[in-house]
Amino acid sequence: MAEQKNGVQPTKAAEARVPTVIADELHIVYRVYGTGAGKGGATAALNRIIRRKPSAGVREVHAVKGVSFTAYRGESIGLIGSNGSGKSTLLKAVAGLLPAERGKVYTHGQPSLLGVNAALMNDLTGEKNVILGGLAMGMSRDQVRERYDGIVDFSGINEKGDFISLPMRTYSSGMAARLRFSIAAAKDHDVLMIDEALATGDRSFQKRSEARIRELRKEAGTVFLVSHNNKSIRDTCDRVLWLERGELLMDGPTDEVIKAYEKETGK
Ligand SMILES: Nc1ncnc2c1ncn2[C@@H]1O[C@H](COP(=O)(O)OP(=O)(O)OP(=O)(O)O)[C@@H](O)[C@H]1O
Repeated sequence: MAEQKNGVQPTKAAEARVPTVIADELHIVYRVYGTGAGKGGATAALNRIIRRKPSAGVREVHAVKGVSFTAYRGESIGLIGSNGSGKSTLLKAVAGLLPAERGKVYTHGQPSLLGVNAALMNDLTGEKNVILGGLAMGMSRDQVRERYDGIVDFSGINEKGDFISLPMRTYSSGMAARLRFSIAAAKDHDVLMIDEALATGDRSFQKRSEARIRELRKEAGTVFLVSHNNKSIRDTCDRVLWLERGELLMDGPTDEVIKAYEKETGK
């Protein structure tokens, strides 16, 4: 990998490392249907199809615009930017959950996206969700059994009583986010993407999560972390991508990028 776009040249050490995610001029466009009555009859519709124009009732949101970067094994990369700048969209695209309008994403291994909305079953108990979540990530039954106590302890769900045997819908949003993170963090991931998971936990949980992220990096994975908390990013990431209006404004060492971001936003 000789050159990286956006003016960032990889160091010699980076060149020797294994690339895990490559985004090449990636564009992601959402299409929102039903934003106004589509006009005209069949002929008008046929004309739109022939001219490849979206129908009048469809709005397009160009959420990621020509983003390019290469992530390497062992890196922990923070994604920052204002609300709606495209951070979650970029992660979803890397996870293969959104199609690219233009450009490409290449990944080495299976990326796992851990979002605040990660699908756990609200009507099932925490206990059943740990088992199902573990199996869904590809662990064997024995591995899930082996790691079960560790996952529950890490989550801290049972610190104030036997909550793990209650349905997830009885959990606070922070408790649910902690359980999701704990399940995902129990496995070694090739590429683990975490969307704001740390923001919801309390301070002691955040500390545990940060330590686990450091371990995951050592275990040869790549970690992406979306956060509005610059301290979390500083504590866990060595590199930061700064997105604004879907464009990659800066890609570099954490200190440099956060400093520029704070200067720009006054935060
Ligand atoms: N499902 C969707 N359909 C249409 N537009 C969407 C959808 N999801 C996000 N968008 C739009 O895409 C753009 C980027 O959103 P995204 O959620 O990626 O931003 P973000 O940087 O993660 O924001 P935040 O910091 O608020 O979480 C925004 O303009 C948003 O309105």
